[in-house]
Amino acid sequence: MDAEHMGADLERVLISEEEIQRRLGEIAQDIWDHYAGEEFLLVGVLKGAVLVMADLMRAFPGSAPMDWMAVSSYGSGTKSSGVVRILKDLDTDITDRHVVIVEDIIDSGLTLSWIRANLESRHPKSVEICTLLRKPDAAKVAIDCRWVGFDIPNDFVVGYGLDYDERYRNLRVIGTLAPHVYS
Ligand SMILES: O=P(O)(O)OC[C@H]1O[C@H](OP(=O)(O)OP(=O)(O)O)[C@H](O)[C@@H]1O
Ligand SMILES: Nc1nc2[nH]cnc2c(=O)[nH]1
Repeated sequence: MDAEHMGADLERVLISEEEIQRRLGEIAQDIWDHYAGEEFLLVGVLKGAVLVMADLMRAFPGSAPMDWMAVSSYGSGTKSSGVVRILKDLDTDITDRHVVIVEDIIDSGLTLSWIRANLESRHPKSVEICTLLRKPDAAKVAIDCRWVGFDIPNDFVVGYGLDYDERYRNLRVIGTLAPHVYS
C-alpha cells in the first residue's frame, strides 16, 4: 500500500510527527537526568516500540545500552487476551541493573504489568516504565509508569510503530482508522 492510501485510511490524526518528537526529546532529557550518570538498560518490547526506542535513544545526550523482548498478547486482533507468552527473551542479565522498559502503548495494562513482574523477579536494581501512549479509560490493572508521552482516548490507534494487522507501523503520526478499513 502506498503512503497516500495509508494516510487516507486515517479518520483522524491524534498526534503529529512534531508533537511526538518534541515530547520524546523532553522525556529523554528527564530519563537522563533521573539516572544522574548511573548506567541504565533500555528494554524495548517488540514490535511496536521500535520507533519509540529509535527516536528516544537518539535524543539522549549520551549513549545507553538496549535490549529487546518479544511477547505475544494481542495476536492479530484488537483486544488484549491477557495471556502473555515470551517469544524472545532478553540477551542480557539484568541482575543489579537499572532497567527502563520502553513501550509504545499501555492499553489494558495487562502486557506491561506481566512484563514488569517478570523483570522484577530477576532482581534488577530498579525497573521503570516509559510509554509513548497510555489509555487511562482502558486500564484493567493499575501501572506505575514514570514516563508517559500522551494520554489518549480509548480508541484503537495506529502509526508510529502501532499496527493494524501489521500495516501502518511506518506512519509518522498517530491516528485512528476510518471505519471502512475494518469492514
Ligand atoms: O496494555 P495492553 O492492553 O496489554 O496492550 C499493550 C500492548 O499491545 C501492543 O502490542 P501488540 O501485542 O499489539 O504487539 P506488537 O507490539 O508486536 O504490535 C503494545 O505494544 C503493548 O505491548
Ligand atoms: N495498533 C494498536 N495496538 C494496540 N495494542 C493495544 N492497544 C492498541 C491500539 O490502540 N492500537
